[in-house]
Amino acid sequence: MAVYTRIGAEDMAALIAQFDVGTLTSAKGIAEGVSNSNWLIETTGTDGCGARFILTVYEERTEVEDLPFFLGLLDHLAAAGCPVPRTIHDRSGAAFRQIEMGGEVKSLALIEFLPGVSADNPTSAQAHAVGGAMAQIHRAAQDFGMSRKNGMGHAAWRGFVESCQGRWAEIDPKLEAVPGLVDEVIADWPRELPQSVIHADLFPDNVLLMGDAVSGLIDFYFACTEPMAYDLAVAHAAWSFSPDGKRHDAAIGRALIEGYEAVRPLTQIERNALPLLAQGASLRFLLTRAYDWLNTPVDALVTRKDPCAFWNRLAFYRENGASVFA
Ligand SMILES: Nc1ncnc2c1ncn2[C@@H]1O[C@H](COP(=O)(O)OP(=O)(O)OP(=O)(O)O)[C@@H](O)[C@H]1O
Ligand SMILES: N[C@@H](CCO)C(=O)O
Repeated sequence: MAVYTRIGAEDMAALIAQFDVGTLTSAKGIAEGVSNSNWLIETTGTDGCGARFILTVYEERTEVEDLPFFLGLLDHLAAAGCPVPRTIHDRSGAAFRQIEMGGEVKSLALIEFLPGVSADNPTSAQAHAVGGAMAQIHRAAQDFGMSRKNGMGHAAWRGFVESCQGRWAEIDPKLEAVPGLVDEVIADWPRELPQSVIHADLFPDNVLLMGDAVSGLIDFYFACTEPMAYDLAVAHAAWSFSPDGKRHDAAIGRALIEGYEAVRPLTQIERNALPLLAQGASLRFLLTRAYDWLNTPVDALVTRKDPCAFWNRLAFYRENGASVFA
């Protein structure tokens, strides 16, 4: 359940009146997502025909200083024709507002609602479309004027390793090998790969689909400036395995890469780097999940995600990476 902030009906109506979107008719909290509070907002629309939006109140994990980057990126990509939601600016032209709630100042933004549903069991045709949409954002972001450091990059990995020190066995004893593997992957990390702004978390729950077509890429709150091939490696790890990471679906992985290359062909250097980047992607999600596993109370409302599902992917890429990406 992800509505951490309460907004009363009158306050919500007054808030929505700050935007030129018609009058509020309903506001429903959205259960999906864990980081921020989200509502599906319905209004009369400016033409009286009704309109839908997503209202996001940013909670602790999203830094206010990053909002101009995240929201500016959405506007830049949408203007370039990418399937991402636009930010609805308020009557003063601001992309986000700050309001006081229960003694705390919180930031919020109103975002275009996009139709579609996330795939629980993606098909190859859907993976192909997602690869293409990812390549489209990489190309379109080349002339986005802002950059952002990856908050989930190597320095963060080392921080997670340190904070899990001595506690791996509480999750699974085999994870005691993780610190050594982090050192290995960082030491071999390729330095000269072409960069752009990447999504960095393009899992199936962050893609809206209508049939086989991508209708929306959402949740850009990990977006950062990194090698484009790393984004593809993240998506490969996220899309082409069973949720527990035990079964790899080679056809889905191939379709994702083929869809990507139909829009932006990889260089040979990028292709050669994929086996290592995919190990890095597996470590990134293993580490954040391990940290959350050890630091989320068992009775919390948020369901903890299994770190071992990414240990299984890591083991797969270490053994088969060269042939999978050949
Ligand atoms: N622009 C949009 N159009 C339609 N639905 C959306 C849009 N943005 C978000 N949603 C819906 O809201 C849900 C939660 O959004 P989102 O994943 O961004 O939340 P979050 O708490 O920031 O995410 P997470 O915890 O996964 O990082 C999505 O699963 C989707 O159903
Ligand atoms: N997509 C991530 C959560 C958000 O970073 C995971 O499945 O672990």
